[in-house]
Amino acid sequence: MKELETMLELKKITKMLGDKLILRNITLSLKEGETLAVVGPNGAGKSTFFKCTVGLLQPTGGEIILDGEVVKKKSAAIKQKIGFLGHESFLYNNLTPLENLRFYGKLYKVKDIDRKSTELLKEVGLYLFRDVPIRSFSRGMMQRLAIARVLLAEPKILMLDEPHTGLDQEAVALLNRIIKEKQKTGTSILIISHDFEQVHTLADRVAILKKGKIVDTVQLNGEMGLAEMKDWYEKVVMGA
Ligand SMILES: Nc1ncnc2c1ncn2[C@@H]1O[C@H](COP(=O)(O)OP(=O)(O)OP(=O)(O)O)[C@@H](O)[C@H]1O
Repeated sequence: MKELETMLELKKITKMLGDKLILRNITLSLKEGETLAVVGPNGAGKSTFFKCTVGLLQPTGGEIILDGEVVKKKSAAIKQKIGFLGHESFLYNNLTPLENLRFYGKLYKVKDIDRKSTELLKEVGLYLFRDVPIRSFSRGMMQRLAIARVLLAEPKILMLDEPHTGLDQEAVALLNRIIKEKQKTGTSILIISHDFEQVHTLADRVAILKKGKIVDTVQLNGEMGLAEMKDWYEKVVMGA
């Protein structure tokens, strides 16, 4: 069998914020087609880790290699290959869903923007609202549009920071369906989450971040049950 390629590699990443060491020597890799979830207690450094990985923050030390290329902050390589969904939506309130997608489509040099935008708006259930300025949208509707924006450029890697937060049951199911479709096409996915149920449903491997360090990882492979995964987490977080 062909060895799967490493899509993303973090080598000894550290991050200082002020005089605090927030990330300590993080070494982690994400393979082609793999879904990795990073979980951990509040304040462990998950969002900081996410921002460093997607290029919103420059790590203090270490190296990030994406699809064979060393990543620099805000490098064009990241923008093209990673679709990331963070806490900010990066959407424009005065624009409609269609206008927002066109804007990003141009920025990312997407081909056939109008057709793709229309398809995506249908997929996330916003087609009827395609010409309404989004300022009046609910949080869940914004998140749906943010998901469509992320998918527009057909990224090789998806990075999702707490993607299920604020979504209703229907939108959670929709997001999971989209993630599972992307998994089938070989997209690599990194999810930061507090939601064990979603992590268990979606991830192949889970890593625990505690006090800025990856303290343990486990392979789920459909063999570890949810309760067993929670036990593992509790043991590692209380014990380590
Ligand atoms: N700009 C900053 N300057 C100094 N410290 C910061 C800054 N931003 C975050 N921190 C600290 O970094 C640590 C990690 O924060 P981070 O938001 O990455 O954690 P998290 O694991 O995402 O937490 P949560 O689960 O609560 O979202 C926290 O102790 C926080 O107080």
